Amino acid sequence: MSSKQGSLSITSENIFPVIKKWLYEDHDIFIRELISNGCDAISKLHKLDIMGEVSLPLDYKAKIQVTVNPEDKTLTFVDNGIGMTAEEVDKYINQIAFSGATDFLNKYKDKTSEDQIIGHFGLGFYSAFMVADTVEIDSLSCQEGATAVHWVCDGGTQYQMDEGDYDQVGTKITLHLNEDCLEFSNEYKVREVIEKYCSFMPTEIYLNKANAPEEYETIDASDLRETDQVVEEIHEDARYEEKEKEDGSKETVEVSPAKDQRKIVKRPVPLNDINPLWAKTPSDCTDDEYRDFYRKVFMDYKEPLFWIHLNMDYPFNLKGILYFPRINSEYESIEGTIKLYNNQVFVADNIKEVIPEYLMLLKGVIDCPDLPLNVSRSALQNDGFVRKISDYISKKVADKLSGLCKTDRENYEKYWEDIAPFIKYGCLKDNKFCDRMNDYILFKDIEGKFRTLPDLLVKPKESEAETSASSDSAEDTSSESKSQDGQDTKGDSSDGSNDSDRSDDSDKRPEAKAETEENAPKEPEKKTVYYVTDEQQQSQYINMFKDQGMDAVVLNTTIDSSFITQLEQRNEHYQFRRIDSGLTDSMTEDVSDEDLKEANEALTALFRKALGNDKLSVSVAKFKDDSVSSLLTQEEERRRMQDMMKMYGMAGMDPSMFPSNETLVLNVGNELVDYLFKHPDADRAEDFCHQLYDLAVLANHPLSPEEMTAFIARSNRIMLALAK
Ligand SMILES: Nc1ncnc2c1ncn2[C@@H]1O[C@H](COP(=O)(O)OP(=O)(O)OP(=O)(O)O)[C@@H](O)[C@H]1O
Repeated sequence: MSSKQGSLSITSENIFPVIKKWLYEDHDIFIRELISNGCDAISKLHKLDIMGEVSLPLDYKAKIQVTVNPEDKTLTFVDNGIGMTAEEVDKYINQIAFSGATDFLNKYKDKTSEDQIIGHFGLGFYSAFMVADTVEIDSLSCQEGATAVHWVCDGGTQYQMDEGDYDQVGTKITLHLNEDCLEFSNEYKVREVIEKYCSFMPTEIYLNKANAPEEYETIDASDLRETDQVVEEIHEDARYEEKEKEDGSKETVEVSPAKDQRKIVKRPVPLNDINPLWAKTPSDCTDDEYRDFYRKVFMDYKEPLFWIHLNMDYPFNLKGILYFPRINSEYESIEGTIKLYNNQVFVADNIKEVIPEYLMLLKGVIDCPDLPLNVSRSALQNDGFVRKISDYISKKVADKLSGLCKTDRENYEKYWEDIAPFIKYGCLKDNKFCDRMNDYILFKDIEGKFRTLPDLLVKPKESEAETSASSDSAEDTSSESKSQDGQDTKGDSSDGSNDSDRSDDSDKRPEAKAETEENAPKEPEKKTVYYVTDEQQQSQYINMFKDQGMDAVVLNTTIDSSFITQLEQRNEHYQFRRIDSGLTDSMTEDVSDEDLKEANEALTALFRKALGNDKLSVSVAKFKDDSVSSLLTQEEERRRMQDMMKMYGMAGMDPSMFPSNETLVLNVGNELVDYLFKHPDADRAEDFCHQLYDLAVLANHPLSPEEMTAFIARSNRIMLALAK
């Protein structure tokens, strides 16, 4: 076959159904498209005026008038923009997918900037046929001596174009709605759609209903404008009354002043705000304006906590305001909305490609004219560029928060409880955000003070306690057990020592493990941040911490477990340990394992027998506080694993994969424990063992119903024995 070159052609019969049915997901969008065309026409006229190519009358006021007419089943859009000549209609309307915007920008490319023209693809006008059987165009071009043009098309591939009688510069588009779409002749429906898509378009948009009775309003005569249509002049004389004075004499006083008013035809009110707050320079905006804007756009009458005004010209154009809403109760679900605009035209809510997922919890508006939108203008096209926008937004939010922490710590602390869920979720979802926020995350400590990680890691009183705990662990592993985390602990069963062969077998004791691990590569020394998940339940541990001048932070929300795991993954030099994950050196007396060996073996055997559990993990230490008899410790990793399983309801998973990791730590310095050690055959020894175990459990987690019943019965038995 001989080679051939040519241009592809489209048959309008085939492309028309595609536009009508598939191009735009929502029918509503035709309103946005026709209003955008009106805005573009006005922008173009404005540019020609600036360039001196046309001269607009002094009283020219750009506007788009939308009129519903339920009787005639029509909807019209009138703009006083550039208008079209017959040739232009032929070129831009009769040729599908040929945009006049590109032509206009090419023609005036040295004299005008590209911004503000919305149209791009040359398809939007045809969206009118999604709802109309017949569409008419009446247009008069702004060119001198232009004649009006009338165009009509019934949705097929034929159109009729004639000279028209339209006598005002601009364009009128009339839609004869099809029977299925008569809702678009309803004023309220059209208002709703305009408010959704066009609330911030750059030209004033008015809506009225054809043949509706005139509405009036009464104003002070001094407020009268030239454009007002006065229906009636109202004069009211001042009113006086006679009043008695203190001395009994009478006087006449004015009770209402004279009024001079005008009854006028109700002034039309535009449906949109042509100067949205995000487009202003941040330094020109007041707090009240930010709050009003929030209320108006999000219909949320709770005040936002604070906001971030994004304003950038390079490397891309992006403006917007992000609000951090106030969370009233922990049960309230946090539902954010980020409205995305393109040149003040609404695109869609919560477009996940542009807005980092965690910021979807906020409320805000983003306007990015550079967005690579697809034809329907409801979705995006290009991922690489969009990713950069998303990164930028994330960076700005981190900058604002860290700035607030550095320069306005008092307010940052006040906001913390409300903003913490966003930040923690953000840290989980976005590593870069996590790294940027790392030093500006606040932790409330057991004294109720807020601390950042750098505060916690260098805090003098803790670092003292830490030094004693961790230096011992580094230099003297002979007398204390050493957990995997490099922190000296007693009773931390991180070595899996809750198995039956623990405690009574000194070879299996943790220090033996430390020895066997000697040759293993040493993990870098980590600082430990201790935390509490339930201040009431863990109060015994908290008291011991406080007594030793040690600090711990409160992490009591569901997200915290995953959050601290993420922080640990991103920071090699510290780790989080729950306050009951083991005993630190500073809480115990320096007694050698050799000295504790006998007590350890005897008490382990006694408690295992009494509790009927030969796998019970028992450890012995001499606490500095001899009033504490017993404690339960839980190995951190396994506890977190179990928490995760509970949280995510990992149904079907075998709980024995992560068996109980608790160790009962007995204080040989306590009188009762010492008594049991010395008198294992004492009367009621079994009850005492049970009781000591339950008391340790109670300070850690609730007893099961059966355990609670047994605990109460046993307590009564012990009291009765005492009473006798
Ligand atoms: N109200 C109007 N006033 C003047 N010209 C108009 C008007 N409506 C449409 N046009 C012309 O017709 C062209 C085609 O319009 P259409 O809405 O189909 O596409 P577009 O606005 O250029 O691009 P998009 O598909 O992205 O909206 C426009 O570019 C413009 O030149």
